[in-house]
Amino acid sequence: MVTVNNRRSWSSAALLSCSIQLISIVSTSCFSWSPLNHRQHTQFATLKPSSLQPYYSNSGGYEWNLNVASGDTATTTREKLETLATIANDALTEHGSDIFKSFKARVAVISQSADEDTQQDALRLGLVATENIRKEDELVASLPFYDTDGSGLALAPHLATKLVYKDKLPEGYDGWTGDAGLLAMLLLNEMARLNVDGSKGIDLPTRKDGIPSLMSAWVTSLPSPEEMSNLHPLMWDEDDQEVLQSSSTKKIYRFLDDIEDDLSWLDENAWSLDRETFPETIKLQIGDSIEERQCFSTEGFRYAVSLVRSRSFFVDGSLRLLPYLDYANHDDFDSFELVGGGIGMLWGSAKGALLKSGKSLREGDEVCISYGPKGGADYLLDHGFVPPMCKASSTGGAVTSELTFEVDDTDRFRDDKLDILEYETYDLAPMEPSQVFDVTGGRPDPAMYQFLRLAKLGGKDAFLLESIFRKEVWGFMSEPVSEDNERAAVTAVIDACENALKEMDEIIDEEGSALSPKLQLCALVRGSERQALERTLEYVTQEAEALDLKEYYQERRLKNLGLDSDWSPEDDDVSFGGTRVPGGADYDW
Ligand SMILES: C[S@@+](CC[C@H](N)C(=O)[O-])C[C@H]1O[C@@H](n2cnc3c(N)ncnc32)[C@H](O)[C@@H]1O
Repeated sequence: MVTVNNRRSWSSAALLSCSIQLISIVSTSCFSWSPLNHRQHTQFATLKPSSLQPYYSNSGGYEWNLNVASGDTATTTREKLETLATIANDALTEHGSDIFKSFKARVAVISQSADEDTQQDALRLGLVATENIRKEDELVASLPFYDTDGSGLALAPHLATKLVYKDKLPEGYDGWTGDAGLLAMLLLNEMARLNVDGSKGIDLPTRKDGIPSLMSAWVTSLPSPEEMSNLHPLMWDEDDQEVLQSSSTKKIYRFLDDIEDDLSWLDENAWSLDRETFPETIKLQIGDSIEERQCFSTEGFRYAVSLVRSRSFFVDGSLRLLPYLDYANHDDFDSFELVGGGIGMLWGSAKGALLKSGKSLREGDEVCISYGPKGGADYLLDHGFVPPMCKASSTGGAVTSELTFEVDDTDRFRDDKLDILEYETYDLAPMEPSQVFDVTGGRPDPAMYQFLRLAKLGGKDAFLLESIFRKEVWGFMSEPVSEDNERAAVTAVIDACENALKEMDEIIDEEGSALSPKLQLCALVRGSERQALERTLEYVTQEAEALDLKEYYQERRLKNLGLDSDWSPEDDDVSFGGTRVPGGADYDW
């Protein structure tokens, strides 16, 4: 059991050592372009997901018990996943050559033995090689984007605003959930297009033969809302989300608020006005059963955003859903991120996403990718798990925590400071008055101090805010300004670390009780962030004790002007027009 003492007390401002073990490959079908291999697995179970319940397996691990009615036979998660893998592989075998230039893998059920921290046995879909991959960096699969008309499988946000919802959303629509929200809308439309009973959403993008079948199999194979309620924090119940809220400086409530704000706007201004385009619920055929799902509704949107966060990738300058490549699971070691590149097609070359192996593989080995270098909270909030590399360890894992600082609302120089921030970044994204920085336990990010020195500038240093310095002041902030200002900046970091640690300390893990897998994930994030915060605190506290050793603005300026040494009459030969002529110094400060 876990107790949280502070209910929703967050403010809007607060915002590699072991490997994945014993992956055993369980699934079956072998994908190749040869029609001889087509449809080896057509035994579909009848699924009744409402009976999905978590249970602790005999091995002490945690599995999802999906009671599936196939006749009277109860089947398990494994059987359901095998059915879904079959649906995906059948579509790949039949239509894969219509879209993929190469796909040396098939979808399979991957079994990961109990994780040492979460004690979680896991079964999930993944990719396995269908041939030997001989060298690191070899291309395993590629998917063209077809960005202009969206006629391929890949989904990108611009297809929502410029094509599918061009006449349904106002020009320049810019939701709080950003690109993830737009991809979620596209995903819901793909689900609606498969509705077997009622409105089918918008019949766009138009796709070539074969591709709709691939899309349909992929959508069908996605984890159901019930499964996502265990796989993704945005779908967890409120009590677990509250623990996560206090376990990280990255605030899950901010994401939930963004979703809430977007969906209430979308509901009021689009969905509820046009249910023909935006069906509230749909019926999906999965195997030989029909499942009713929420679609353009509160639950439907949250589900779609969680799927997008869990399986979208930033490739070639855009967040994208990349069906089939996205079956690849994450591995910390010997794996590459998906990248953009040219794909040789019959008529020339197309832009697309490339999945390359990070090591040589034998046929049947799992093909993993890297989901990128990010902290534990990011992994959990994006993908619903915390990889080994993000766990706290005595040897120092890749621990990260976030600290947020802002230019105070009551600061009498606030307008000048915002003007400086805007001036400095006018050709980039506007620099906000509130800024978030990662701390990893070592020397803090110089950009954090630069921002804090400006945010804390005041008193006798306020002359630097005069308009004469406007072009230079941001550069001045990259180095210590004055001892007072530096103390204010360092104290802000100390306070932020102490407050974040205090909030985490309010979570009491009752001794001796086994934590549920979700709470264990929260504890992992807490452990890793604590380590990053404690190490940062230690570093910055030492820094605070040695502020007198730093060189400050006035001193640097005098040095630049050659006025830093004690003056003596011998230094200046005034009789021969020496250097110290009254009024001759370049006093531009
Ligand atoms: C891009 S999808 C990969 C395909 C997915 N396993 C499926 O069943 O469709 C990402 C999701 O797979 C799971 N996943 C991938 N790699 C994992 C890992 N190393 N440990 C735990 N879960 C992982 C997480 O649920 C994650 O959100």
